[in-house]
Amino acid sequence: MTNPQQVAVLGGGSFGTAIANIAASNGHKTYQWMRNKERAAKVQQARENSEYLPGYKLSDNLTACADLQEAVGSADVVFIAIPSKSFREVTQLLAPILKSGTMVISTTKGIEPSGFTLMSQVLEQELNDARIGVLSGPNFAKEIVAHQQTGSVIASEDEELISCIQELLCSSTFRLYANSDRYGVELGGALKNIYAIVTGLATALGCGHNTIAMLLTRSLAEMGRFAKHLDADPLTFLGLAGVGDLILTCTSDLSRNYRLGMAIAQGQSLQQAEADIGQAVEGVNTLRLVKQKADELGVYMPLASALHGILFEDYSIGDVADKLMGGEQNNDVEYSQKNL
Ligand SMILES: NC(=O)c1ccc[n+]([C@@H]2O[C@H](COP(=O)([O-])OP(=O)(O)OC[C@H]3O[C@@H](n4cnc5c(N)ncnc54)[C@H](O)[C@@H]3O)[C@@H](O)[C@H]2O)c1
Ligand SMILES: O=P(O)(O)OC[C@H](O)CO
Repeated sequence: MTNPQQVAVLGGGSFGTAIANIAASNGHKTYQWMRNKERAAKVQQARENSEYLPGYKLSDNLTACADLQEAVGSADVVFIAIPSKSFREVTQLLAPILKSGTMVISTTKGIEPSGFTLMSQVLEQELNDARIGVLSGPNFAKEIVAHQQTGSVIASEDEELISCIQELLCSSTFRLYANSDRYGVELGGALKNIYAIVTGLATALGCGHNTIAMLLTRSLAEMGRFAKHLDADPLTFLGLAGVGDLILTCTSDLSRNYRLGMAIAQGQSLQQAEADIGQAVEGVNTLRLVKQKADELGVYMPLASALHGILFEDYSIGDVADKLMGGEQNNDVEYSQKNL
């Protein structure tokens, strides 16, 4: 199938809107499903998602609706842009109405606590007959709808699915790169959120460019080391869905994870910072799970441990920074195949 007749996007927030609008602008009949009926009607009527992406007109081919059957019943391709904490619940609603052989693509960058499960693994567990992929990369929703040139990654073992999604979404401002390492692409997208919080925090404290460059590079090393312990391929992190997304979210206050780090440095509580941002901040939960997993597997992750200390163990930021810079050097080796 190279030319899908109907596309569905689940999620009425920032990224759901951005992806639905690309598919619709490319001429595909696209349904964007959101759980709130009034909000769906408002988006449909105003041709704008004024709560999440105000000021951007949406394509006429996009239908916003709150009826899952209407959105998904005839869809050939379904994208899911629902925060990880509700991802399984929505997938379970989807399961009984999905056509056999439908392509289902997760765009969610998070991890489920039970079993350290990534979202495409949730899809595997819940959907019997779907073809599964992951879309991930340095992709702020706001810049996508503003038609800034953007690159992303479509990852799947299914080559036909990759070609279909490339054709479906590619435009003069959106380009999709193929990757067969679905797990690595998905893991990179989840892990980078931890380090966006770290650099947001460091930037708000006044750290200079030297410090940010060190943090970014050591974050990548830490991500690679963690991947290797999970038998994933750390080389995948050298692509758009790894280092690309790490650079993006660690250097811009368009990132909600980065903004959360800034708010913590400015003295806000975690709860207050999350409430003020008011949208998905996946890095907080990911940090909890990654710290637990790293401890279990004995993976050296000083930056993730330091952030965990600040957010969940009442450590002072100053003490943590001193400890990071003044600690024993015997674990501090540069990134290489041998040293990961
Ligand atoms: N915003 C971006 O730039 C961006 C880019 C790439 C990937 N992502 C990822 O996409 C995922 C979604 O992010 P977002 O930015 O769209 O978040 P968001 O907070 O902007 O929107 C989330 C949407 O999901 C809906 N939702 C939450 N629980 C639901 C449930 N149980 N049933 C139905 N709908 C529910 C919310 O009502 C909201 O409309 C996250 O994992 C994020 O990391 C976001
Ligand atoms: O706003 P954030 O921090 O969730 O980042 C959004 C995307 O993941 C950027 O690629």
